[in-house]
Amino acid sequence: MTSPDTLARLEATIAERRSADPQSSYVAKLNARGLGKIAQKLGEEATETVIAALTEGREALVGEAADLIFHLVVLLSAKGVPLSEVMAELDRREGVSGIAEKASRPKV
Ligand SMILES: N=c1c2ncn([C@@H]3O[C@H](COP(=O)(O)OP(=O)(O)OP(=O)(O)O)[C@@H](O)[C@H]3O)c2ncn1[C@@H]1O[C@H](COP(=O)(O)O)[C@@H](O)[C@H]1O
Repeated sequence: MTSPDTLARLEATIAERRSADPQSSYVAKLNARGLGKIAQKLGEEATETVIAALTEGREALVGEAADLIFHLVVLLSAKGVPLSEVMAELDRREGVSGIAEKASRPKV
């Protein structure tokens, strides 16, 4: 079932699976390999998403985007950052144009 709770359920599953057996859990396997490996996978999935957007069809893009979001949630979980914190940051930005925000930055 897809709903606004999808990410919350994924976050809870990832938290639960972190300490599972790496032989049977991809989340546990990634965590056992460390933050560097998780970050590397996130980078790879970002690249694959870009390639799919530029050269592949809709189905491939959806698949790569799902891989990207999954690995981002794994990374945030490994760093102890709850998704709610990221959502709160997006809420804070709501309604503020990216153009206006950039223009308001202190000049360096
Ligand atoms: N959403 C996902 C999900 N999306 C992608 N993947 C896995 O991410 C991996 C990415 O593919 P790759 O070929 O790049 O990975 P790889 O072969 O291990 O790559 P290398 O480490 O060799 O570089 C694949 O193993 C995918 O199955 C996911 N694995 C798990 N989940 C969710 O996490 C839950 C817990 O999973 P487990 O921890 O495996 O039980 C699952 O029930 C799902 O809800």
